[in-house]
Amino acid sequence: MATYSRLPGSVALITLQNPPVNALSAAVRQGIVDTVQRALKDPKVTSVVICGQNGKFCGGADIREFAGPMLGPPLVPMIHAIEAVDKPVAAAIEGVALGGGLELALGCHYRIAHSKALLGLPEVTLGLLPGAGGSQRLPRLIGLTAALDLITTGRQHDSSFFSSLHLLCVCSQSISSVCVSGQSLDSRRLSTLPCPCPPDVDSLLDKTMVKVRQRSRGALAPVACVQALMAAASLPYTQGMEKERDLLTTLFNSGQARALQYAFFSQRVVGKWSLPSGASWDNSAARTISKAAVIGLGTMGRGIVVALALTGISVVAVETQEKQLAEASQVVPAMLQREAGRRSLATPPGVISFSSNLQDVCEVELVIEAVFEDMSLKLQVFRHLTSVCRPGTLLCSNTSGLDIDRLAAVTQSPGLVVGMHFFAPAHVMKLLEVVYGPRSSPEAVATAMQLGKRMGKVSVAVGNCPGFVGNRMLKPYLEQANFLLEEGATPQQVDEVLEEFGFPMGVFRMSDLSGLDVGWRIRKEAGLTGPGVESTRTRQGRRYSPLPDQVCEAGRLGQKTGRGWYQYDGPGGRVARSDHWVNIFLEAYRAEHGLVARSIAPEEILERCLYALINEGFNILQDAMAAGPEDIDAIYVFGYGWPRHHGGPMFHAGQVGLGRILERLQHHHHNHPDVPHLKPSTLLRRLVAVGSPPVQKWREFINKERVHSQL
Ligand SMILES: CCCCCCCCCCCCC/C=C/C(=O)SCCNC(=O)CCNC(=O)[C@H](O)C(C)(C)COP(=O)(O)OP(=O)(O)OC[C@H]1O[C@@H](n2cnc3c(N)ncnc32)[C@H](O)[C@@H]1OP(=O)(O)O
Repeated sequence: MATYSRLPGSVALITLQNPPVNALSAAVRQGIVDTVQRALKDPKVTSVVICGQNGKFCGGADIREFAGPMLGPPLVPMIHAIEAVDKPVAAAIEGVALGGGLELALGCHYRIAHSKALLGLPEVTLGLLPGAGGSQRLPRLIGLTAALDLITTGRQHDSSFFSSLHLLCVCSQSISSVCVSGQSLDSRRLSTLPCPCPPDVDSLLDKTMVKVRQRSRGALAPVACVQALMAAASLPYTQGMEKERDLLTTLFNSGQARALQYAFFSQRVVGKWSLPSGASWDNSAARTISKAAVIGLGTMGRGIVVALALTGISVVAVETQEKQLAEASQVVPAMLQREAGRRSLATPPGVISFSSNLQDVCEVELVIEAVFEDMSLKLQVFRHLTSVCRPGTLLCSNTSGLDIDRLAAVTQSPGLVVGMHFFAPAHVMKLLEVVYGPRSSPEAVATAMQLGKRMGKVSVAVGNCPGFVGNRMLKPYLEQANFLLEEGATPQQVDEVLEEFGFPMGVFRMSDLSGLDVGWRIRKEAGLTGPGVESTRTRQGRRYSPLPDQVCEAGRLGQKTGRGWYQYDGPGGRVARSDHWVNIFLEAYRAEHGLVARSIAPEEILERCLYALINEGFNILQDAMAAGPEDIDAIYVFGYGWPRHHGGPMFHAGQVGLGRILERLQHHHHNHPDVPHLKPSTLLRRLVAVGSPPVQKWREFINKERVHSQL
């Protein structure tokens, strides 16, 4: 709703009230319409100020309403009516003015803002465009070039940025002086102004369109934003508004907008974590950490040190190998400086001390172990930590898939052990899997989750199983990719299909980047390859592809060696080029195993890779290793490059149709009965049996099924 009050004198104050961000719900829009009318009718009122309750102007249209029928006064005519009134209206912006909130402010005649307020048009991130006149008014105010950047990226900036673009009134022009000035409002109605364009406007628009298409990897909204701005640059306002409405309608009805809005909410749902034990975000107290230690200063450890230091935590960075320590103590401060600069932090607030002695962690409140991914080494470190740390210190492991409970078992306080699985580079990547073992205490989980939040991560609580959630699902995906090579595909074909779907990198380019030896080592530890293991295509009772092992045995470990599934300019090279060696190698391999290459359609490549991964997602939900589909989807969007406009693997399954996923998995499993990952999960079958409920209902369904022991 919106409240109305008369300030002493002649100013009417309208306050938007819809906690927590004063989103423009139907009730708020109705409130604005009513209170503006009231101000117009009151002869004593000569000017109007619109503000938001609790120091927040407005977070935009109410995204929750997008899922249902639109009720209440529509936004576009409401804003237009405000612009048309003959008493000056000012938007007084505190906190945020985002999306429809900023569009409302653009319909006002004046805008003033608190220096710390954040403004922007993030609609593109929700699969939409600023469809309440923003795509037409903003360029008329700040010029086409600046508007293109803001609207196609959805970037948010503070008031000083927007002051420099003349979006905000100069601060000295206080609202009361505006109101009594008696200035004509004609020049303040943005819809009546021409759109300032650079002389080479066509070339600017063409170049922007090319750049946006490249960057958006199949997302529709950024392209529609450019189209709307083309209209602003070339058409009168009313025709521009028609174009804006048409584009918005197309986007609104697209699956992408639904996916992106779902992704917005899943990011928030995962913060409200709960464990099977009943512990949850609202009943578990977190400790505030001010001193931490990181053990092991390889790539991961270095990134973790920087991530911690950036939050102002003092860090003891420990590395027992002298050479590695010397290198890290040079590299880490430079990384910190760079990252602080990128985030516009004046000086890095954290304090880092380097040490080669594990004893030096004795005063810290939390330790993150980031040594080599080797269970015996990690056990040794945990035994040592539990003897040197103060009682009550939280001990965390950055393992990417090893058993947290085994680590906990060698400590004096197993309840204080959790996994904190970062993604490389750890100071940049947004995802953190917080892994709870059967003995992890709610306090330990809450502390790790809160620490992740402080580091700006999307933290997701996951159960303790091999590979946790992300890597557990990656396994069947990688496996299918290898099988497809055996059957006739090339790495480029597989990668092209996945990149066309929207992944920034196909599976083979990604493996080359991460290093092929990572998986090789894991397979050796699992007894799947290595000396003494017979070189067959069936291992441990299931189909196995020795292809990636053989590529490693040839010394091709990916980008770092300049050769992997592709060739690069040299060790550390980034540009992947197809390699004749790989084609010859694949042919020889197929000949050796009596395999006849067949032509494989892109649909089969996509189905087998994605549906195997999705199927494992259902198994994970069934095993209660993730609390809901949103957790899995957030993990894949923030940690594995899953295209956000497809929502996440579980959301995508719902969009494709659960019945269809089940039918295709059955088909592929029938053709490959020796691949257990293709066998449809019980949960998927159960969901289809009850009519394929929408993804938002799965959590409730799973909990009910679990109570009735159907899963
Ligand atoms: C069929 C054809 C029809 C065509 C025509 C239809 C016309 C329909 C009108 C269309 C109008 C289009 C033009 C306008 C579009 C928009 O405005 S879209 C929304 C744009 N705004 C945003 O994207 C902002 C989103 N919010 C944020 O970025 C952040 O929430 C924040 C405002 C910066 C605050 O951050 P923080 O303090 O960290 O809090 P959060 O945890 O993020 O949020 C707190 C809770 O508030 C909920 N929330 C936030 N914003 C909104 C919102 N806009 N609508 C609804 N709810 C919102 C958020 O989910 C949190 O909720 P809980 O998790 O339940 O606590």
